[in-house]
Amino acid sequence: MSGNILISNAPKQIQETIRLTGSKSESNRALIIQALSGGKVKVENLSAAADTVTLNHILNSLAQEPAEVNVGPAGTAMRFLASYLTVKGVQTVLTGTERMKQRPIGILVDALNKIGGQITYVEKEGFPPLQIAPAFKQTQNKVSIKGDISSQYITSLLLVAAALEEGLTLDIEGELTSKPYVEMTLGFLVQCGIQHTWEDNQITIAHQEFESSTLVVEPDWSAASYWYAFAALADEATITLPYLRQNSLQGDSVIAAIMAHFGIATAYSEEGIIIKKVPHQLSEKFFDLKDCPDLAQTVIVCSAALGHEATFTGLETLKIKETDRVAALQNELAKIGVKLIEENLNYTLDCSGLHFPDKISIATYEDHRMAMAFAPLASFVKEVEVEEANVVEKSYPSYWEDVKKIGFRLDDLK
Ligand SMILES: O=C(O)C1=C[C@@H](OP(=O)(O)O)[C@@H](O)[C@H](O)C1
Ligand SMILES: C=C(OP(=O)(O)O)C(=O)O
Repeated sequence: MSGNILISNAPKQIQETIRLTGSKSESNRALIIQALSGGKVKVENLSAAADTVTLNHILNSLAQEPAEVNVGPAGTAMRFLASYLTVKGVQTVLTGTERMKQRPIGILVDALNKIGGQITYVEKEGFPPLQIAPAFKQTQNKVSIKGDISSQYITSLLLVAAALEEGLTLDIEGELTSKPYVEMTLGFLVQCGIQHTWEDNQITIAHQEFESSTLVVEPDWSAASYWYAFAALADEATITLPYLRQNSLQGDSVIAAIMAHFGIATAYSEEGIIIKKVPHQLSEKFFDLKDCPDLAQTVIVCSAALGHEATFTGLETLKIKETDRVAALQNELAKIGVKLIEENLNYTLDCSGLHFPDKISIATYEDHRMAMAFAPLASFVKEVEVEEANVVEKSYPSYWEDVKKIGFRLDDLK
C-alpha cells in the first residue's frame, strides 16, 4: 500500500496470530558478518525490512566496485558499511537519502581514520556522503569513541574488529546509549566463534577467524511493540506472536515489561509469545528509554491516548533518527490535545487537553515508526488517516496487512 491510508471500524475485540518478519537489527549484523566470514557463516530468517533488502543487495553487488553505494534511509546500513567498505578497501561514495545526509557520522569516521582509514567527506564535514579509499592498512589497534550519540558507530567497528590484522580495542567515552544493541552485536559474534573481553568501558576483540555457523534471526521485537499498543488500547485482546523469545538478544524485548504496566500480560512458550489484555490499574509514572529508543514512539503515543501523564527519559538520540522524533511526536500528539513537554532532558505528557476528534490525519515525516506508533489510535478515533503510509516498508513491510488482519478497515486514499 502506498500514499495515504484511512484506518477505521475498530474491532470490538482482537484475537489473532501475527507472524512478524525478522529483526532488522539482527539481520543487518548477520549480513555484514556473513560477508566478512567468506561464506563460513550462514543466515536464516532474514528480515523483509527494506533496510535489510538494501544492505543485502549492496553486499551482493560489490564485486563490480560501484561508483556509488546508496543505502537510502537505512542508518545501520550506512554506519555498518562505512567500516566494512573501509577495511575491504572498496573505492566508492557511500551515500543515502537527504535525511541520511543530516544524520551525523563524524565520530565513526574519525575512529576509522585513526586506525588507518582514509575516508573524506564529499559534501558536509561530519556527514554522509563519504568517499571511501581503495586500500586499507591498519595503523593502530586501539581507539577512543564517544558512546552517547549512537551505538551504531561502536557496533560498526566491532563487526569488523576480528577481521583486522591487529584486532581492535575500543575505549568508550561517556555513557553508552542503546547498550543492548552493542550486546546484540557481541552476542552474534560469539555465535560465530568471535570472542571478546568487555571490562568497564573497554571492549577488545583480537584478530580471529569466523567459525562455520548459522545465525538464526529472531522476529523483530520493535515490530512486536505495535501489537502491544493495539492490545493496550483495545477492549479485549489476545495476540499470538510466534517465535519471539524470552531470552532475546534484542533489547526491545523489554516492551513486555514496559507494557505490563499498561495491563498487557506476556506468556512465553517454545512456540513464541501470547499477549493478553488483563484488568489492571495504570500507575507507573516514569520510563527510562535510553536502552530502547525505538520503543519511545510506541509507548509515548499509547500513554498519551490513555491520558496517562508519565515522564520519559533517555530520549536524547531521537532527534537524529529518521526524523527529529521528539518534534514529530509533539506535532502529532497535539492533534489529540496532548503536549510532550521537555524539561532538563525529562519529557512529560500533559494530557489535560486530551480529546478524540472524529478524524485525525497523522504526518509521518519519512519515519516508519511514526506511522506504526500512531495507527493504534484508531481504537479511539473513528478515522485515522496515515500520510505516506508506505514508510513502514523500512522495517515492517506487511504492517498494514496485519492491521487489516486484526479487524480494522483500511482504505487506500491515493
Ligand atoms: O544497532 C542497531 O541495529 C540500532 C541501534 C539503535 O540506534 P542508536 O544506537 O543510534 O540509538 C536503534 O535506534 C536503531 O534502530 C538500530
Ligand atoms: C532508528 C532506526 O533505524 P536506523 O537508525 O537504522 O535508520 C529505527 O529503525 O528506528
